[in-house]
Amino acid sequence: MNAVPRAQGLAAAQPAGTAAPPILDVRDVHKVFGGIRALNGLSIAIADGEIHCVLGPNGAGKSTFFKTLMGTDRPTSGTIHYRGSDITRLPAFRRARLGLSVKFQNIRAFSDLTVYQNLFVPLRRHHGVGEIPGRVAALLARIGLSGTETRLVKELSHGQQQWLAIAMAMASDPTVLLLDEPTAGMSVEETDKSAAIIRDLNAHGVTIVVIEHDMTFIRALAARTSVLHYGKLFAQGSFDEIAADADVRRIYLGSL
Ligand SMILES: Nc1ncnc2c1ncn2[C@@H]1O[C@H](COP(=O)(O)OP(=O)(O)OP(=O)(O)O)[C@@H](O)[C@H]1O
Repeated sequence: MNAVPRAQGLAAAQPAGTAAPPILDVRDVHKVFGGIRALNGLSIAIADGEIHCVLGPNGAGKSTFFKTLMGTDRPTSGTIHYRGSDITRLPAFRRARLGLSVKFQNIRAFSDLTVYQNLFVPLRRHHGVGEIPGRVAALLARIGLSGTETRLVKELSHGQQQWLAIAMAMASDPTVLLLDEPTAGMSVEETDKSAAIIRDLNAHGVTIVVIEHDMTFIRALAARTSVLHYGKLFAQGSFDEIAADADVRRIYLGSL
């Protein structure tokens, strides 16, 4: 496992044997809110095509990390590169155009609208009206909700609503999808299905970065995992390496 000093550099942060530059390269990012250092010199490289899990105790800076990636929060200092270009100062809408998309934890589909109507709105930003029925059908197939176009969202289960929100984030055909605790509040079966959906999206070429607390889910993804603590990279490695690490267990109070 890469402990913090070894994980700081780009080469150390890439999976062994990969020569390709990272799709996202976060270097020494700080984000200060008044007296609070939400990010305190965070460096993480995300490899093109990987699933990358991010975990850490409450307040470790995980959501702030996503917000700085998407451009909804600007770093106080440090840089973010996307495919080798510096996007640190780029506004959120330009990052979205480049291929970044996020599903924040509190983003939900509109419950009084139909599934189709919920997908229509984000799809219309990127596609002509004539293309939309086909794209809705394709997105619903990806999340296992084929044929639900006319259902009201409030009739769907919690898990189905969360998957629909993932499909909405996929409307822009992103190259990188950021998911903030996608399995929060889900049953074991829904959590398993979420892992299958995420693996399938990844198999179709989407790089996925996922913040999670659910260890069963992270284990199921079998992805490279970064642990944040006090706004820094605390540890990085395979899930098995992370789960076996005594220092990670200590900051997680033995909850792994
Ligand atoms: N807009 C803000 N204004 C002030 N403080 C903030 C702001 N956003 C985040 N913080 C603080 O920054 C720190 C990191 O917050 P962040 O939400 O990124 O952590 P997190 O790891 O996502 O936590 P959790 O697991 O509880 O969601 C916390 O101390 C938080 O209170």
